[in-house]
Amino acid sequence: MAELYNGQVMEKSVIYRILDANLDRAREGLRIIEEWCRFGLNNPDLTQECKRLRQELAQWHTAEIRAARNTPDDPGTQLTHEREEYRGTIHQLLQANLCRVEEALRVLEEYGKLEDRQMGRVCKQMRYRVYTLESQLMAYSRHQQLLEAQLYLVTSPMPELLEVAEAALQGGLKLIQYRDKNTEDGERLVLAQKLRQLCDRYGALFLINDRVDLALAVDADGVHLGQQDLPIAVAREILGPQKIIGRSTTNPEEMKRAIAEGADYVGVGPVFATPTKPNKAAAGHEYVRYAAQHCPIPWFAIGGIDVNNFNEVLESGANRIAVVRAIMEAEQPTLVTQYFLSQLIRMETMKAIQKPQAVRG
Ligand SMILES: Cc1ncc(COP(=O)(O)OP(=O)(O)O)c(N)n1
Ligand SMILES: Cc1nc(C(=O)O)sc1CCOP(=O)(O)O
Ligand SMILES: [Mg+2]
Repeated sequence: MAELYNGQVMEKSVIYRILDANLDRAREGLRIIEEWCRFGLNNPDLTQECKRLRQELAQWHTAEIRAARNTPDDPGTQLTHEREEYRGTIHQLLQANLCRVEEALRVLEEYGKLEDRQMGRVCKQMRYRVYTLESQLMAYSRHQQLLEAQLYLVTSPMPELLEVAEAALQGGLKLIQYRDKNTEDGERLVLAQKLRQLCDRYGALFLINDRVDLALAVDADGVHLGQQDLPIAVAREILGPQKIIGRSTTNPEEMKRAIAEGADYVGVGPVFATPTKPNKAAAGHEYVRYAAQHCPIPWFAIGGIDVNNFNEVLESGANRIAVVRAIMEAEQPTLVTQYFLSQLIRMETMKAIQKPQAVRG
């Protein structure tokens, strides 16, 4: 075919083929992201932004550019990467497609400029809009996941840490905090990285106790901070708006302050005295009942909760719990996790059934 063209026409047809392929690539990627924003997250703003970007790209996909398509001669259609054939989680699927859209827009910007400077400018702007979309989408997904998580495993240091965490993940756990006070930093970093990977594999959120630096180093989903740890504002400044910040609270004043300071969730406890936190007096069921009545953000009852007393905690109004020993020291962590989750779901269903329905006028 090449000899049919003089140099200039040949070059134009190549550029048009590149533009055609990347306009398709960017729009397809956006469509995949849009479907999740629409059906997975029910988020009209994010859905609308994906749709707007797709439509704006469509305006650049002229008949002339489409006419340059030559799929049978395109060697790229046969190329695939193993990772394209496997997406473990929605998070991975979204990341891969955001990356695909951003790359395609960069190509459109560079090659588009050769044809029309305005196309280069527009595609550059769009690429920045996709970066914004990415941060908003990831932050929103993370917070949705937090809202959905009812069981929170706070780990304790032990040689089988990773095995126990994985067993709990196999039972359906979706939220883990790495809590380790005495191990050396180098080892902590390695363990935190391994837990991060494990959580990614099971589509679970991963938070770090106390240490904002470690959370950043392993790209954790956030941190948990107690009353003696860094102020929330400082952690927020370091981690940015997308990450989750949790705060321990023992009474209504601490809860109100944590909310005013921008905590994404609070720990409510200790419900019972516990050897895991020996110097903290029990706040008891009264504080759990207070949280059930007044806490507007996700909250996790914590402290001394196990399979024997767990129903009492639910009866006081908790619908999320955090545990250390009940899972870390369980003989069968998968089964205990499944038991907690099934009871939490059952309780939620009962509450939904019992909730008085709005009276129709
Ligand atoms: C979910 C959750 N709630 C409370 C705590 C306790 O945090 P803190 O008071 O800072 O005590 P330490 O865990 O650091 O000893 C928690 N870690 N997680
Ligand atoms: C880490 C922690 N924080 C608490 C709080 O009330 O802030 S209670 C607690 C320990 C919870 O461990 P277990 O489930 O083994 O009792
Ligand atoms: Mg702490």
